[in-house]
Amino acid sequence: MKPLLSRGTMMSGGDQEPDHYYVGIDVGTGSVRAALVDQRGVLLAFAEQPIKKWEPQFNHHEQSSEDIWAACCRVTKEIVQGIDAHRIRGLGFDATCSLVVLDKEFHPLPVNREGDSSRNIIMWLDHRAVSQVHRINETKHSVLQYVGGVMSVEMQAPKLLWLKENLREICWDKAGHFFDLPDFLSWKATGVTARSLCSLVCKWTYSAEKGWDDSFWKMIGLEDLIGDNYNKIGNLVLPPGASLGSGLIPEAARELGLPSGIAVAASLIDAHAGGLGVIGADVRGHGLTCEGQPVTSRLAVICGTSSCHMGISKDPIFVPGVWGPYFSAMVPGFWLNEGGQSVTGKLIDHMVQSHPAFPELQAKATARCQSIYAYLNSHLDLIKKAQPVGFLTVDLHVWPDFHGNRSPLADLTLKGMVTGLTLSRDLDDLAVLYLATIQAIAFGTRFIIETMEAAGHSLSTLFLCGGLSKNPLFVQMHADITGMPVVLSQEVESVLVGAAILGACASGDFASVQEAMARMSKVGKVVFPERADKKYYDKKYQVFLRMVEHQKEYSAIMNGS
Ligand SMILES: Nc1ncnc2c1ncn2[C@@H]1O[C@H](COP(=O)(O)OP(=O)(O)O)[C@@H](O)[C@H]1O
Ligand SMILES: O=C(CO)[C@H](O)[C@H](O)COP(=O)(O)O
Repeated sequence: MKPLLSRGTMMSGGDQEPDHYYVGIDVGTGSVRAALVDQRGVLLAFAEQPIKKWEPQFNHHEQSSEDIWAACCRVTKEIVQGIDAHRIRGLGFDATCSLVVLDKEFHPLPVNREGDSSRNIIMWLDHRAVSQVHRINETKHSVLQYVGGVMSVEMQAPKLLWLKENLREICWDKAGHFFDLPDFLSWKATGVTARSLCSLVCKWTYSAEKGWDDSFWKMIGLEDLIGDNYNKIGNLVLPPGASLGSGLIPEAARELGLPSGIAVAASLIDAHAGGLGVIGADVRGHGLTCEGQPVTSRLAVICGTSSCHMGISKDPIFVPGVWGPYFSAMVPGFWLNEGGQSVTGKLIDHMVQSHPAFPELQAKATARCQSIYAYLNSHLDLIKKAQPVGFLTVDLHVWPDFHGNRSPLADLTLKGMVTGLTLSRDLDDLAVLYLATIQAIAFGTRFIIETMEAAGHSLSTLFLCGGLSKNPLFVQMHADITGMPVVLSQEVESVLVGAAILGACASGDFASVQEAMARMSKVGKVVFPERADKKYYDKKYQVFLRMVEHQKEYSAIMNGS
């Protein structure tokens, strides 16, 4: 493991060096990252460690809570080396919304038929509970109104039902605690089993105003969870950023290499932490229309393995096929709608890695000491000649739902499509397919934005973060295809700034999440849309929308008598 950023505490502009630091820990799908962040939101140190993933069968994705905790400890120890521990005031976690299963003594339980208890996490992208989610949606229970009208197979209720129906003896009957991964981490750090309002509202059907709805759990056949006042799934619910118990317990402090007793915050799901890390920045002086508009005109798009589109509003907005409205699940006092694409970074990687020219790409990128993405971007620049790079895909179109559609169609049966294939196997072909895939993801974002706007949102500016925001082509395509400026943060690792904001709030250094957001998130770069190319992208968008209609027609033909 290597530190990816240099450590330094000099502040620009002759300002005094800030003396309060916070630790943010971000557990993504592929890796755990930690950062030491000061009260201005500047990253002083960063470390990253990959985590294990298992796919024992198609659509089953599992992880290990012990492996993830060990990775959290490793990266945290690394970022605080040589730092005056007294300056560290708070710790915040964010993580993917995966389901962690523990027994009554808090030991891992298997979520697989092999009985392997080290694999005790059903990952967010696991689609094993298809039959369960269909039955849940057939109930038409009123809680479904608050998840876009249709529950996703990626949420926790169908996964819990799957465990009850498939792993009764080795898992369900022995289970004492079902945690969302972000809440598991805060429990490990503090011994407090309180759940974050963010995870329970977004993935477990909890209402910030009314709490749990017994009738839902009874109707879907999980009435056993109601017992003992919902002890297995959470009965103490705290807003993200609230301080937990007496702070960091000695055992976790030793493991993480942090001072015992520092404040630990109620956590956030990773996309929501990214939202906090970017959405509240002061945009004055960048020529953005959102400067004179309320914060509700900003859409945070967190792009990693998946992409999540986070829009907030003062009043609840019901957007068909878009998760929410969720009250106070990201920014306190605001309703949140969360659009999403289940695979984006994972799709780009899949398309690139499965192409026959991938070994050649790897060899050439390595020879130039470049990432494969940087190599592909420069290769596209070479082959585009005088035309804009986006025009290379005039006859190559992709529909990106290789893992179903999360938003706005909320249809997990949809599949990926590519039209315009030839017999070519060379690097040019790979590069253009990579471009068409990135464009398809950006068209998916445009589709989500248009659906949110039709339901009442008024959006003018995108705030992008996550691994894909490091790719200039991905960013420019999002600007060109949505027609909106894209704001990138000063700190590339904005999700970690979001996690650190939680730690800063828990420490009491800021009076509110809003105050911490305004002080700690900063605009870095703004990418404006290339207006001259609008006509071309409007035409490609028409093709994009037709593709899914055609897919539905094919399916109707094949399923007809
Ligand atoms: N330097 C980079 N340039 C371009 N794309 C990148 C870069 N680093 C990561 N990515 C893309 O970002 C994705 C991972 O994003 P990340 O935020 O790390 O994911 P997660 O949080 O899901 O673990 C990868 O699938 C890859 O497509
Ligand atoms: O459902 C989600 C957020 O609500 C995310 O898609 C999930 O947490 C995975 O995030 P990432 O793609 O960054 O690993």
